[in-house]
Amino acid sequence: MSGSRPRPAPPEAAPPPPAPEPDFAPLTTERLTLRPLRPEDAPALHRLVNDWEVAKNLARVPFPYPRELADEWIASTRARLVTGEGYDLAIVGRDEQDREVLLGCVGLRLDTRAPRTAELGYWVGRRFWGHGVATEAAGRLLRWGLAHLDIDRVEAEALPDNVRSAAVLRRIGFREAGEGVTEFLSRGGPLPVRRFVAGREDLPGAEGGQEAAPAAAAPAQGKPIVLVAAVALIDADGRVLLARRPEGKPLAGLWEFPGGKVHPGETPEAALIRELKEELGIDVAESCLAPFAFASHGYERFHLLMPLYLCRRWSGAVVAREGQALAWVRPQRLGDYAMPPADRPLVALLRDFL
Ligand SMILES: Nc1nc2c([nH]c(=O)n2[C@@H]2O[C@H](COP(=O)(O)OP(=O)(O)OP(=O)(O)O)[C@@H](O)[C@H]2O)c(=O)[nH]1
Repeated sequence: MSGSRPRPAPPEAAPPPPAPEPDFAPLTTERLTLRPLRPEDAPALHRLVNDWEVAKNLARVPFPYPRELADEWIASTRARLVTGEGYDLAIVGRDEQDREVLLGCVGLRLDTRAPRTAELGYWVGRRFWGHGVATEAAGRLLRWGLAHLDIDRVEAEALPDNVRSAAVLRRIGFREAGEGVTEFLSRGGPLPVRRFVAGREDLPGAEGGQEAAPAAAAPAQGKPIVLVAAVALIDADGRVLLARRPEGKPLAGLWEFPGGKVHPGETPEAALIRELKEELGIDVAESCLAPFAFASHGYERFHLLMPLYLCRRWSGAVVAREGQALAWVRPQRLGDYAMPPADRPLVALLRDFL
């Protein structure tokens, strides 16, 4: 109609708010970086995973793999990183010109049905097989997960004919735990699988082995006795300080009382005063360390003898000098923290006492 005024264009639908950036510091290994997937990884990811030799071993990957699915999947991994439900990361290496190259993906997904459990999965593009990429990447993510997430158990599975994957899992600390059946999108139906599990105690060097030697006394029944001094620091609100064993130490991820091995020629009190300065930056007088109880616990490779002191007075502010996580915990909540088996009787005594 000639006389009608042009109608203003309808306002455009507001674009969806940008998804929050995952706040995840990349993990590094000798040769690799494990970092959040980015939208621009999609073409390379699609090229690598849209390969029957790769896809046929993966339960959640269809074949052929549609190009748009790479975008959707990357967006979903970023969303899970933000909520902490899963840690699917790009495995990235460097070429001769020092440019980033996507080699595959590795992921830890928290299990919603089983408490304190996560599932590990990975794949590597066929061109990059045979160089230990999966072992290096999956081993790092496994160690990181057990040290930083609230999990004690990681599960994984492999098809019976996927001997490479079973070998990778064994190399990084998994043990076989039976069989199961899993639906494979790539194969269009359920298939039998071998199941694997790993906990902190399965990681190579879990109990420190020879590391325990410096302060070891004469062997008892073949095991050296390791003397460790520990302390329950108690603040003005009656809360107890726990420190998380950092990644790289045996049993990383468990919460424990601050302290450490007594060196040859040292008294337990002197060892504690030294450790508290080194680890937490505080000064403690020997007169402020009150003997409270002790743990005597047989680990597989050594026997732990650990006097536990109580301390309510120190000077300086408590800071995590070795990058360890710290928590001030009410005595009734100590049970919420995964601690070494040797500490369990001490926790019960502390709860009754405080
Ligand atoms: N500090 C501390 N160690 C404990 C506790 N419970 C427990 O089983 N341990 C064990 O005692 C040993 C302490 O060794 P450590 O490795 O912390 O000693 P450290 O600080 O001297 O370490 P380093 O040998 O790496 O220098 C570990 O095997 C640890 O698992 C605890 O509550 N506090």
